[in-house]
Amino acid sequence: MDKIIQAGLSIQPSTRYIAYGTAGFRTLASDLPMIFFRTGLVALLRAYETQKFIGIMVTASHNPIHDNGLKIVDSNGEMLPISWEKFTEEVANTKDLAGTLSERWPSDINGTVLIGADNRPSSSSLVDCIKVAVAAAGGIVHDFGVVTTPEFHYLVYKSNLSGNFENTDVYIDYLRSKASALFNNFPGGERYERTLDLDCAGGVGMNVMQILNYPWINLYNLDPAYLNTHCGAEYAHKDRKLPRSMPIGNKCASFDGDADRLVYYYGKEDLEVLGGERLTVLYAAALNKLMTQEGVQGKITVVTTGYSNSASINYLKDQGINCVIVPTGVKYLHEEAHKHEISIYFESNGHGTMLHHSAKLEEFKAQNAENVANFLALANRTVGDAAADLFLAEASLRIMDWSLNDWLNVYQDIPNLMVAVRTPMKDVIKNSWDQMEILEPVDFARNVGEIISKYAEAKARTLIRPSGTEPIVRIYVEAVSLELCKQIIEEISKLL
Ligand SMILES: CC(=O)N[C@H]1[C@@H](OP(=O)(O)O)O[C@H](CO)[C@@H](O)[C@@H]1O
Repeated sequence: MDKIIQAGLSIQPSTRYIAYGTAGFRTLASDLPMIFFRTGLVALLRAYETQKFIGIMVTASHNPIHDNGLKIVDSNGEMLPISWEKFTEEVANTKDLAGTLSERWPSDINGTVLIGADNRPSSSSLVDCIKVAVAAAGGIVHDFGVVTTPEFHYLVYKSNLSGNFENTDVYIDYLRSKASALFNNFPGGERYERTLDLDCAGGVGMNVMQILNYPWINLYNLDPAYLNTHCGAEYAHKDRKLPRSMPIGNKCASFDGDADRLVYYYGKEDLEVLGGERLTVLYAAALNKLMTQEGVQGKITVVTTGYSNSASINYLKDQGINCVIVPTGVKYLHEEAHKHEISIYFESNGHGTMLHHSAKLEEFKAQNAENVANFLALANRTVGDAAADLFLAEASLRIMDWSLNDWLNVYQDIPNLMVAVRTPMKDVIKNSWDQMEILEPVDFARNVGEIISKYAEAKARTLIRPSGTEPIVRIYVEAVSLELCKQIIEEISKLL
């Protein structure tokens, strides 16, 4: 322990308490060196306790370029169990590191920590902070270098399966082989639009797409200097503006900076974004069609959050599909999705994937349902994956023979608006578990309730919660018109 404390003296301390939020630690890169050093120790401890490789992904996803962050990736390639988050946060922020670790820290600590990072300029010096910690503790580090978040999750999973450090080829081969199997069987008909303009957000997803090199996908925003700046999935989804340098007219899609989110749109000024809700509906339609064609049965469950447009939930329910609402953050969606034999989970912002029980896949294979099996196997089962989702979406559009317009016309969105408000209320607002209700402050909840009931006939609904990744409160409103959404947001903002 002395050696660790000594090594920590060379690391710049954080200036404030930093929480393990919706998606790990995420803030200004300059505030993170000590958080990285200490998270390295937690990952090593988890590696020791599980006797498996544990990963740390260095990324701030869709955040601006000056931010950074990290998340611990568990040995199965999935997210760190929620039960470990509190301890991680304590270790990262404690004033007494030796004291906080002492109860759990074994004298014979050993283990291997795998590291991956997106292409932010601050990543390599922060990775060094993890390396200093793990080395001082006597552990081993294997650095995968610059990778996408889903690529890293997949590599952690595969490395633990084989007991060796796998390389990127494993991930590329998985994507290429599973996608080709579907693309060969489903060339698409007359309505399918055969080219795609892809906004890579200046992020690391460009590397994967350049290696895969599909001639029908044109890549844009390849300069890392523009990371998430007026481009990327978050910009398209939240600002609803055409990302920089994207051409007008064609079918387009955007990745976010670390390539775990995907949204679609036609290249035009006022975007109609097809996000997570639309991907959910598309996958469900294609999978149901394949199951009917191949004469097999499976029950699809959809898992999402309160941010999903109510029209999508109503549509899915009308199709007889069970929908479960969980809190914001894919860790909650992923956990719930595991409970169902086939599940599609997405956040509205395009972050999600599809899971299945292995026994169900074996059953489909035994029934010679080759296309159903390929469809399920193309989804990244460790985490949301923009590249895998892009190929699933394109395969689905071919299976359905849909243009983007056909996909848009499956149901009509209820008009909606989301704004971010900087307010001290961020620290006092408490929500119900599924975040659909405000519990505290009680008078704020009552006042919001009165505003919403005034517009009950206009189908008004709101979701107000403190962000877990930014110092803001998010207000989301749905109502029959955009003007009304704006008015309701204005009225609610006055309460904050
Ligand atoms: C409304 C919204 O898009 N919230 C995002 C955002 O979380 P917040 O806690 O809302 O800041 O970032 C998370 C991490 O990427 C993502 O899981 C989540 O969906």
